[in-house]
Amino acid sequence: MEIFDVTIIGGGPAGLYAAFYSGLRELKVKIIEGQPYFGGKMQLYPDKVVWDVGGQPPTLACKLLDQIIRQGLTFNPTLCLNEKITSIEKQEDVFIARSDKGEHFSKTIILAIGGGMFSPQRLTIFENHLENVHYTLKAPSFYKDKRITVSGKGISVFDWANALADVAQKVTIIISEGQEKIPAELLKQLTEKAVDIFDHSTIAHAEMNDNNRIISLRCDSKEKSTTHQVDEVLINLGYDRDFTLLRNCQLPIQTVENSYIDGQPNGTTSVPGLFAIGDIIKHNAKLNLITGAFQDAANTVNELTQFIDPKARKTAMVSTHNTVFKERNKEIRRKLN
Ligand SMILES: Cc1cc2nc3c(=O)[nH]c(=O)nc-3n(C[C@H](O)[C@H](O)[C@H](O)COP(=O)(O)OP(=O)(O)OC[C@H]3O[C@@H](n4cnc5c(N)ncnc54)[C@H](O)[C@@H]3O)c2cc1C
Repeated sequence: MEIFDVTIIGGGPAGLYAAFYSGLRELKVKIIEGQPYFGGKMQLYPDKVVWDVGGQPPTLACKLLDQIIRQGLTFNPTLCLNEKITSIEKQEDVFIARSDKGEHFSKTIILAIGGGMFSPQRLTIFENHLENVHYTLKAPSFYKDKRITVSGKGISVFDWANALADVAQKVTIIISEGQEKIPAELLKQLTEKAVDIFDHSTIAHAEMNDNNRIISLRCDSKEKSTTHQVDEVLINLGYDRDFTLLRNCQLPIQTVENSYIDGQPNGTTSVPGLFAIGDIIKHNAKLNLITGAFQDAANTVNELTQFIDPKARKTAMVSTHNTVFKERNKEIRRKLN
C-alpha cells in the first residue's frame, strides 16, 4: 500500500497550484482529476482574455492554463486523469479516496473540486460521441477557415459565434429561442461579420460520414427547413454539476448550502487532515478567482505540512532562495542570457 503525504482531488487552478506548492515543500503528491484533462473551469473559457492575474499581461485563458498546468507538474506529482473520486473515508491515520478505478491512500487530502464535476448538457440527437461535436470552446486557431454551426441556448451561443467569426470561414447560429435578450451591440457585430442566425429553429437531422463526423445539419423552423454544410459543431446548453463526492462522503465535512465546504482561510475543515481550497470552499476571506485559488493552495499546503510534521517550517522558503530550484535555475539562467 503506497501512502502519499497529500492527495489532491481536482485538477483545476487550485489543485494544480497545490501540487506545485506541495512539491516546493518536498511532499509526496498525487493529483486526481475526474475529467480526461486538467484545467477545471478554465476549460470553459479558453478564448477569453484574462486580465486579473497579478503580474501577468492580459493573456488568453488557454495560454495561462497551459502555464498553470506546467507549473503544477514541476515536481512530477503522481497523476490520475479521468478518475472521479466518489467517496473518502479515514482508517486510523490514513485517508482512503475511492473511485471506480481503485483506492488511494494518503496522510492528508486536499479537496479542490471547484463547483463539483461539471458535464455539459448534451443535445438529445447527439447523445453518442461524434468527432466534430464540441461542448467547450477550443482555442480559436482550431476553427480557422472552417464552417462552424453554434447551437444551444443563452447569450453564450452568440458570444462563441462572435469570437469564432474572426477566424472561421462561415459561422451559423441555430437557436430555439428568439433574439430579444441579446444585446443590440453584439447582434450588430454578428451582422457585420456575416454570421447567419436561425432563431426559433432546431437541429432536426444530422448527416454523417464514415468517420463519425457530421457533414451537414438540417435546421427546421415553423416556416422552413434549411440545410447547412459543417466542419465543426458547437453546442452550449449549460452544465450539470455533480456533487456525488460530498453527498457520499461518510466523514463529518461541514457544508454550506449543501454544495460548498465550510472552511477557513488556511484550508482547514471540520475534518482534521482534510483540507479544502478554491471555489469549493466558503469563508469570509474567500476570493473566487484564479489568484484566490493560488493563495488558498499555498496557505493550505503550509498548514498541512505542519499537520504531517509539527516541527516543519511554518511556510515554504521563498522561491528565489529555495534550494529545490538550484539546478533548474542554472538551466533557466543559461536560456535567459
Ligand atoms: C466563465 C468564467 C470566467 C471566469 N473568468 C475569470 C477571470 O477572468 N479571472 C479569474 O481570476 N477567474 C475567473 N473565473 C473563475 C476561475 O475560473 C475559478 O475561480 C477557478 O477555476 C477555480 O478553480 P478551482 O480549481 O477551485 O475549481 P475548478 O476550476 O472548478 O476545478 C475543479 C476541478 O475538480 C474536478 N473535480 C470535481 N469533482 C471531482 C471529483 N469528485 N473527482 C475528481 N475530480 C473532481 C473538476 O473536474 C475540475 O477539473 C471564471 C470562471 C468562469 C466560469
